Amino acid sequence: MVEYRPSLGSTTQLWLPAAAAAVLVLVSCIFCTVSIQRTGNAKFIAPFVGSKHAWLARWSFFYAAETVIHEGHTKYEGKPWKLTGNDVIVLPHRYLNEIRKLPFHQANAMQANLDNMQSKFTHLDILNTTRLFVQVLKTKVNPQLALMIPTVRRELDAAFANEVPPPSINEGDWTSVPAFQTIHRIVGRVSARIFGGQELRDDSNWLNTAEGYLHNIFVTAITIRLVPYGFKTVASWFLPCSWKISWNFWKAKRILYPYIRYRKSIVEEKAAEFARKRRDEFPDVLQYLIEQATGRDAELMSLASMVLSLSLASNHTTAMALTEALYDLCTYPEYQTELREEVRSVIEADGGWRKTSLVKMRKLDSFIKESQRMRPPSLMGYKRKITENITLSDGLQLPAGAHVEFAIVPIQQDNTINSTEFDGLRYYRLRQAPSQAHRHQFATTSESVLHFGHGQNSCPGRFMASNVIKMTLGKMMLEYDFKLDQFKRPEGIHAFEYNFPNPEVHLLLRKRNQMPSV
Ligand code: HEM
Repeated sequence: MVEYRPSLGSTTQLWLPAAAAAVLVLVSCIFCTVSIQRTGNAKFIAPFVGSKHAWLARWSFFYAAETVIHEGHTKYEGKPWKLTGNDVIVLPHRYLNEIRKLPFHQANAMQANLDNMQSKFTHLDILNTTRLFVQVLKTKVNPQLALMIPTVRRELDAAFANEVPPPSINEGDWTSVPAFQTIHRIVGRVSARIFGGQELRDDSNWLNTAEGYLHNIFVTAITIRLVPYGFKTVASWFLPCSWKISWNFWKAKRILYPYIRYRKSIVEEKAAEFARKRRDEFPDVLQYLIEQATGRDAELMSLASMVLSLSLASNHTTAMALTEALYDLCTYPEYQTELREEVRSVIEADGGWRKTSLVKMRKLDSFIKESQRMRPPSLMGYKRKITENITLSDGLQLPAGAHVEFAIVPIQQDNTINSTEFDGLRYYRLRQAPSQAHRHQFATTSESVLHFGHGQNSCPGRFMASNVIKMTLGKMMLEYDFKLDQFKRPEGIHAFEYNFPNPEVHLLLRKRNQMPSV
């Protein structure tokens, strides 16, 4: 009898192709590593801070970015230095203005931020193919922030009703919720309404998909940054969070495509109705994207990517700033009475929340700005990809392909009096000085306050973020007593230059008795 054997071939036959494939992968990895080493940053001569071995330097930067940045900033004051091998050239503050004045085609902010987020492996490259979503924020959203305020107000009420359940018997009057997670959900709901309308806001599938996408992008970007250049592709094949990005994207498209198709089909016949409604209520960003898009931007894939990318740019950053400000309000409760009184008196005088009310809340604005100074989302910033050889005014040559950044936190601290002290009314007092009333606001950028960038590519969503943060904190102060489940200021989580609010802390909320009539 002939025994059946599956035709897998002999052991030698199996090993040969496997070995050949392994050699091929190794050779291409080495080739990539060597070719990358000869371009961009590698051509620029500057001292390395941290280990000479790039991968060791990446690990130490991953764990102790603050120490590494402090070392570079103090040791090479006024001179360029390199971070994590050849990954980043850190330029001293005095070059900021010159870099700021370079045109986009010479110093590309988006490309630098995408490189930082490892866009090839996080599938974000599409963002560098269009500027439409930036234009829409600047020309359609920002001029209509006043119209957006009643919408945000309503969405916040609904989001709190959903995310803050009534207290259980065990908790007495207090309801305990995970702080960062709850704030994230609240911000996610508000921005889903602003970006995609009521249908997206009410779609829990969308809220979960957008949240999952964001989480997986960050985890993948941070993990891949640790891997040497030539091995990143291979590493990404083995990372579940990287596969999940594609899954999240696929799900997002399934949710958005029918919805965008429907919107496109009615956009012309309903033009008059939309225009009329628009006088009373902020429509949504998707509507503007559809109306403004031409050519490839008008394809379903591009429109869906833009909506998802806006959630990426907006939700995490806003939720982080809001959570940190909340942690500070609980850590320094002495500010609560004064800020609560400011919010109460302004909205009583204005008869409700108005755009002008938010402008008048100068103490609250100052507190949020101080919180951002002390707990910035990123220690490094003003990232630019230099796309052609450039010689700066003092002769410094930046080669094409260089990736430059600035140590934005030490720069701000150098320009702040008593910089280690938390002073919630620091910026409020600065604004009292003659001709300073419009400066030093949370959303104001300057040459030494760079958390939103500065100049032509500064964050176009910062005004919206400022409003959402103020309205959420204002609502909380008027309607709730709140405290943390711990006395110490919660320590954040650090990974590379990023700081994330502590996700373990619980917030305890209790309804206040006297509700103002707003
Ligand atoms: C506290 C919250 C936020 C922080 C800290 C923040 C921070 C930043 C930073 C640092 C940049 C890069 C600036 C540069 O490269 O010079 C940026 C760009 C950007 N942000 Fe924000 N952001 C926030 C909220 C938002 C929101 C709410 C939106 C959307 C509504 C948004 C949309 C964008 C976009 C589209 C860009 C790219 C701008 C361009 O390429 O010209 N951001 N943001």
